Amino acid sequence: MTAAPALAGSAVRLADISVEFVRDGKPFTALRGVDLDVADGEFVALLGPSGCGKSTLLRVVSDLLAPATGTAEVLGGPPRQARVARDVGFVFQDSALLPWKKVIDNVRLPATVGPRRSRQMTGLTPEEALALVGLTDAAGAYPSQLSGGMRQRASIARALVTDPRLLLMDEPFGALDEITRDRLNVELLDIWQRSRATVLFVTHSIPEAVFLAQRIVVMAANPGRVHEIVDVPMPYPRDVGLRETPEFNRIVSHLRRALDSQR
Ligand SMILES: Nc1ncnc2c1ncn2[C@@H]1O[C@H](COP(=O)(O)OP(=O)(O)OP(=O)(O)O)[C@@H](O)[C@H]1O
Repeated sequence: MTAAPALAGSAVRLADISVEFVRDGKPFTALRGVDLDVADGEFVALLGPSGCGKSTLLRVVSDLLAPATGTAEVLGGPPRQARVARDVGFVFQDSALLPWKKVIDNVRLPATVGPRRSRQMTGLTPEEALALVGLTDAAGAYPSQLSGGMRQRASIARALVTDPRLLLMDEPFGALDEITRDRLNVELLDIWQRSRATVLFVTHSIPEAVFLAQRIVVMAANPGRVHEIVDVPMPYPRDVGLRETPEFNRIVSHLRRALDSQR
Protein backbone atom coordinates (compact mmCIF):
# COMPACT_ATOMS: atom_id res chain seq x y z
CA MET A 1 0.00 0.00 0.00
CA THR A 2 1.24 3.47 -0.76
CA ALA A 3 1.75 5.86 2.10
CA ALA A 4 -0.50 8.89 2.18
CA PRO A 5 1.38 11.97 1.06
CA ALA A 6 2.70 13.95 3.99
CA LEU A 7 0.50 16.90 4.83
CA ALA A 8 1.59 19.77 6.91
CA GLY A 9 -0.74 20.25 9.84
CA SER A 10 -4.28 19.12 10.40
CA ALA A 11 -6.32 16.46 8.65
CA VAL A 12 -9.47 17.72 10.37
CA ARG A 13 -9.98 21.12 11.91
CA LEU A 14 -13.31 21.96 13.51
CA ALA A 15 -13.88 25.38 15.03
CA ASP A 16 -16.97 26.25 17.06
CA ILE A 17 -19.19 23.71 15.30
CA SER A 18 -22.86 23.65 16.25
CA VAL A 19 -25.56 21.47 14.73
CA GLU A 20 -29.28 22.04 15.19
CA PHE A 21 -32.06 19.57 14.43
CA VAL A 22 -35.81 19.70 14.79
CA ARG A 23 -36.95 16.86 17.00
CA ASP A 24 -40.63 16.33 17.88
CA GLY A 25 -41.35 19.71 16.33
CA LYS A 26 -38.87 21.50 18.62
CA PRO A 27 -35.37 22.80 17.92
CA PHE A 28 -32.69 20.55 19.34
CA THR A 29 -28.97 21.30 19.67
CA ALA A 30 -27.06 18.13 18.75
CA LEU A 31 -23.61 19.77 18.91
CA ARG A 32 -22.57 23.03 20.49
CA GLY A 33 -19.23 24.83 20.20
CA VAL A 34 -17.13 21.83 19.17
CA ASP A 35 -13.46 22.60 18.57
CA LEU A 36 -11.23 19.76 17.43
CA ASP A 37 -7.93 19.45 15.59
CA VAL A 38 -6.85 16.06 14.29
CA ALA A 39 -3.30 15.88 12.97
CA ASP A 40 -2.46 14.22 9.69
CA GLY A 41 -1.91 10.50 10.29
CA GLU A 42 -3.35 10.58 13.80
CA PHE A 43 -5.70 7.94 15.28
CA VAL A 44 -8.41 9.66 17.33
CA ALA A 45 -11.32 7.96 19.10
CA LEU A 46 -14.64 9.64 19.91
CA LEU A 47 -16.18 8.28 23.10
CA GLY A 48 -19.36 9.33 24.85
CA PRO A 49 -22.89 8.45 25.93
CA SER A 50 -25.59 7.60 23.43
CA GLY A 51 -26.92 10.74 21.77
CA CYS A 52 -23.93 13.00 22.51
CA GLY A 53 -23.41 13.64 18.80
CA LYS A 54 -20.55 11.32 17.81
CA SER A 55 -22.17 10.24 14.54
CA THR A 56 -23.33 13.80 13.91
CA LEU A 57 -19.71 14.94 14.17
CA LEU A 58 -18.64 12.35 11.59
CA ARG A 59 -21.46 13.51 9.33
CA VAL A 60 -20.15 17.08 9.47
CA VAL A 61 -16.62 15.90 8.63
CA SER A 62 -17.91 13.77 5.75
CA ASP A 63 -20.01 16.60 4.29
CA LEU A 64 -23.30 14.79 4.88
CA LEU A 65 -24.41 17.58 7.18
CA ALA A 66 -23.79 21.33 7.18
CA PRO A 67 -23.19 22.84 10.62
CA ALA A 68 -25.41 25.70 11.80
CA THR A 69 -22.35 27.62 12.97
CA GLY A 70 -18.60 27.24 12.87
CA THR A 71 -16.13 26.08 10.26
CA ALA A 72 -14.98 22.62 9.26
CA GLU A 73 -11.80 21.97 7.31
CA VAL A 74 -10.96 18.49 6.04
CA LEU A 75 -7.58 17.69 4.46
CA GLY A 76 -6.87 21.36 4.02
CA GLY A 77 -10.15 22.42 2.39
CA PRO A 78 -13.90 22.39 2.82
CA PRO A 79 -15.42 18.94 3.62
CA ARG A 80 -17.08 18.90 0.21
CA GLN A 81 -13.73 19.07 -1.56
CA ALA A 82 -12.43 16.03 0.33
CA ARG A 83 -15.66 14.13 -0.38
CA VAL A 84 -15.64 14.93 -4.10
CA ALA A 85 -11.95 13.94 -4.33
CA ARG A 86 -12.92 10.69 -2.56
CA ASP A 87 -10.20 11.22 -0.01
CA VAL A 88 -12.51 10.06 2.81
CA GLY A 89 -13.43 6.42 3.47
CA PHE A 90 -16.26 5.15 5.71
CA VAL A 91 -16.87 2.04 7.73
CA PHE A 92 -20.14 1.75 9.66
CA GLN A 93 -21.41 -0.63 12.34
CA ASP A 94 -23.50 -2.45 9.77
CA SER A 95 -21.10 -3.40 7.01
CA ALA A 96 -23.62 -2.31 4.33
CA LEU A 97 -22.29 -4.73 1.71
CA LEU A 98 -24.54 -5.34 -1.27
CA PRO A 99 -25.95 -8.83 -0.64
CA TRP A 100 -26.30 -9.74 -4.31
CA LYS A 101 -22.64 -9.08 -5.07
CA LYS A 102 -19.71 -11.31 -4.24
CA VAL A 103 -17.22 -10.04 -1.66
CA ILE A 104 -14.63 -9.13 -4.30
CA ASP A 105 -17.24 -7.20 -6.31
CA ASN A 106 -18.33 -5.31 -3.20
CA VAL A 107 -14.71 -4.36 -2.58
CA ARG A 108 -14.28 -3.36 -6.24
CA LEU A 109 -17.30 -1.09 -6.16
CA PRO A 110 -15.60 2.20 -5.16
CA ALA A 111 -12.91 1.58 -7.78
CA THR A 112 -15.46 1.32 -10.58
CA VAL A 113 -17.23 4.61 -9.94
CA GLY A 114 -16.08 8.19 -9.60
CA PRO A 115 -12.90 10.12 -10.19
CA ARG A 116 -10.62 7.94 -8.07
CA ARG A 117 -10.47 5.36 -10.79
CA SER A 118 -7.39 6.82 -12.45
CA ARG A 119 -5.52 6.80 -9.14
CA GLN A 120 -6.00 3.12 -8.56
CA MET A 121 -2.54 2.39 -9.83
CA THR A 122 -1.10 4.12 -6.80
CA GLY A 123 -3.53 2.65 -4.28
CA LEU A 124 -4.48 -0.85 -3.23
CA THR A 125 -6.07 -3.15 -5.75
CA PRO A 126 -9.27 -4.84 -4.50
CA GLU A 127 -7.33 -8.12 -4.29
CA GLU A 128 -4.59 -6.49 -2.21
CA ALA A 129 -7.18 -4.90 0.08
CA LEU A 130 -8.84 -8.27 0.64
CA ALA A 131 -5.46 -9.87 1.35
CA LEU A 132 -4.67 -7.11 3.84
CA VAL A 133 -7.78 -7.94 5.87
CA GLY A 134 -7.21 -11.70 5.49
CA LEU A 135 -10.16 -12.42 3.22
CA THR A 136 -8.50 -13.70 0.05
CA ASP A 137 -10.20 -17.07 0.41
CA ALA A 138 -13.62 -15.46 0.78
CA ALA A 139 -13.38 -13.32 -2.38
CA GLY A 140 -15.95 -15.39 -4.26
CA ALA A 141 -18.43 -15.73 -1.39
CA TYR A 142 -21.58 -13.67 -0.89
CA PRO A 143 -21.90 -11.47 2.21
CA SER A 144 -24.57 -13.75 3.70
CA GLN A 145 -22.01 -16.57 3.70
CA LEU A 146 -19.59 -14.63 5.93
CA SER A 147 -19.46 -14.19 9.70
CA GLY A 148 -20.09 -10.72 11.12
CA GLY A 149 -16.37 -10.16 11.65
CA MET A 150 -15.60 -11.16 8.08
CA ARG A 151 -18.26 -8.78 6.78
CA GLN A 152 -16.70 -5.93 8.75
CA ARG A 153 -13.28 -6.81 7.38
CA ALA A 154 -14.73 -6.79 3.84
CA SER A 155 -16.19 -3.39 4.59
CA ILE A 156 -12.76 -2.12 5.73
CA ALA A 157 -11.22 -3.54 2.53
CA ARG A 158 -13.81 -1.68 0.49
CA ALA A 159 -12.97 1.56 2.28
CA LEU A 160 -9.24 1.00 1.62
CA VAL A 161 -9.38 0.62 -2.16
CA THR A 162 -9.89 4.34 -2.64
CA ASP A 163 -6.66 4.83 -0.66
CA PRO A 164 -8.40 7.29 1.68
CA ARG A 165 -6.33 9.84 3.50
CA LEU A 166 -9.03 10.01 6.16
CA LEU A 167 -10.94 6.98 7.42
CA LEU A 168 -14.17 7.61 9.36
CA MET A 169 -15.28 4.59 11.39
CA ASP A 170 -18.62 4.65 13.24
CA GLU A 171 -18.72 1.79 15.76
CA PRO A 172 -17.43 -0.64 13.14
CA PHE A 173 -16.98 -3.49 15.62
CA GLY A 174 -19.92 -2.73 17.93
CA ALA A 175 -21.95 -5.76 16.91
CA LEU A 176 -19.12 -8.29 17.22
CA ASP A 177 -18.20 -10.66 20.03
CA GLU A 178 -15.33 -9.56 22.25
CA ILE A 179 -12.72 -11.97 20.90
CA THR A 180 -13.38 -11.08 17.27
CA ARG A 181 -13.43 -7.42 18.20
CA ASP A 182 -10.05 -7.65 19.96
CA ARG A 183 -8.55 -9.38 16.94
CA LEU A 184 -9.93 -6.81 14.51
CA ASN A 185 -8.56 -4.05 16.73
CA VAL A 186 -5.06 -5.46 16.30
CA GLU A 187 -5.60 -5.84 12.54
CA LEU A 188 -6.93 -2.31 12.24
CA LEU A 189 -3.84 -0.87 13.96
CA ASP A 190 -1.69 -2.82 11.56
CA ILE A 191 -3.61 -1.45 8.58
CA TRP A 192 -3.48 2.07 9.99
CA GLN A 193 0.27 1.91 10.50
CA ARG A 194 0.82 0.71 6.98
CA SER A 195 -1.56 3.16 5.31
CA ARG A 196 -0.66 6.20 7.42
CA ALA A 197 -4.24 7.38 6.94
CA THR A 198 -5.84 9.56 9.59
CA VAL A 199 -8.54 7.68 11.51
CA LEU A 200 -11.55 9.07 13.38
CA PHE A 201 -13.11 6.14 15.24
CA VAL A 202 -16.43 6.25 17.14
CA THR A 203 -16.90 3.70 19.91
CA HIS A 204 -18.87 3.07 23.11
CA SER A 205 -16.12 0.85 24.45
CA ILE A 206 -13.57 2.47 26.76
CA PRO A 207 -10.98 -0.34 26.43
CA GLU A 208 -11.34 -0.30 22.65
CA ALA A 209 -10.71 3.46 22.54
CA VAL A 210 -7.64 3.18 24.78
CA PHE A 211 -6.22 0.24 22.86
CA LEU A 212 -6.55 1.95 19.47
CA ALA A 213 -6.19 5.66 19.81
CA GLN A 214 -3.45 8.21 20.35
CA ARG A 215 -6.04 10.64 21.69
CA ILE A 216 -9.57 10.15 22.96
CA VAL A 217 -12.21 12.84 22.65
CA VAL A 218 -14.66 12.35 25.51
CA MET A 219 -17.99 13.89 24.61
CA ALA A 220 -20.93 14.92 26.78
CA ALA A 221 -24.61 15.09 25.84
CA ASN A 222 -27.36 17.72 26.01
CA PRO A 223 -26.00 19.53 24.21
CA GLY A 224 -23.36 17.40 22.50
CA ARG A 225 -19.95 18.88 23.21
CA VAL A 226 -16.33 18.01 23.92
CA HIS A 227 -15.96 17.23 27.62
CA GLU A 228 -12.27 16.34 27.70
CA ILE A 229 -9.46 15.18 25.44
CA VAL A 230 -7.27 12.41 26.86
CA ASP A 231 -3.82 11.46 25.54
CA VAL A 232 -2.91 7.78 25.27
CA PRO A 233 0.89 7.91 25.27
CA MET A 234 1.63 4.19 24.80
CA PRO A 235 3.76 3.50 21.69
CA TYR A 236 2.83 1.39 18.68
CA PRO A 237 2.81 -1.36 17.67
CA ARG A 238 0.41 -2.28 20.46
CA ASP A 239 -0.55 -5.85 21.19
CA VAL A 240 -3.21 -7.46 23.36
CA GLY A 241 -0.79 -7.56 26.33
CA LEU A 242 -1.23 -3.80 26.58
CA ARG A 243 -4.64 -4.34 28.17
CA GLU A 244 -2.98 -5.92 31.23
CA THR A 245 -0.66 -3.00 31.94
CA PRO A 246 -1.16 -0.52 34.82
CA GLU A 247 -0.86 2.40 32.38
CA PHE A 248 -3.73 1.04 30.26
CA ASN A 249 -5.92 0.48 33.30
CA ARG A 250 -5.12 3.90 34.71
CA ILE A 251 -6.45 5.55 31.53
CA VAL A 252 -9.49 3.23 31.45
CA SER A 253 -10.34 4.23 35.04
CA HIS A 254 -9.87 7.90 34.26
CA LEU A 255 -12.23 7.66 31.29
CA ARG A 256 -14.80 5.70 33.30
CA ARG A 257 -14.85 8.47 35.89
CA ALA A 258 -15.12 11.12 33.17
CA LEU A 259 -18.13 9.36 31.67
CA ASP A 260 -19.73 8.60 35.07
CA SER A 261 -19.44 12.24 36.08
CA GLN A 262 -21.83 13.12 33.26
CA ARG A 263 -24.73 11.08 34.61
N1 LIG B 1 -31.74 13.82 11.47
C1 LIG B 1 -31.98 14.09 12.76
N2 LIG B 1 -33.10 14.74 13.14
C2 LIG B 1 -33.31 15.03 14.45
N3 LIG B 1 -32.50 14.69 15.45
C3 LIG B 1 -31.38 14.01 15.13
C4 LIG B 1 -31.05 13.67 13.79
N4 LIG B 1 -29.89 13.00 13.76
C5 LIG B 1 -29.48 12.91 15.06
N5 LIG B 1 -30.38 13.51 15.87
C6 LIG B 1 -30.28 13.67 17.32
O1 LIG B 1 -29.00 14.22 17.61
C7 LIG B 1 -28.45 13.61 18.77
C8 LIG B 1 -27.09 13.07 18.43
O2 LIG B 1 -27.24 11.94 17.58
P1 LIG B 1 -25.98 11.05 17.16
O3 LIG B 1 -26.48 9.94 16.33
O4 LIG B 1 -24.94 11.93 16.60
O5 LIG B 1 -25.50 10.54 18.58
P2 LIG B 1 -24.39 9.44 18.94
O6 LIG B 1 -23.52 10.03 19.99
O7 LIG B 1 -23.72 8.97 17.70
O8 LIG B 1 -25.31 8.30 19.55
P3 LIG B 1 -25.13 6.71 19.63
O9 LIG B 1 -23.93 6.50 20.49
O10 LIG B 1 -26.39 6.26 20.28
O11 LIG B 1 -24.97 6.21 18.22
C9 LIG B 1 -29.44 12.55 19.22
O12 LIG B 1 -30.18 13.06 20.30
C10 LIG B 1 -30.33 12.34 18.01
O13 LIG B 1 -31.66 12.05 18.41
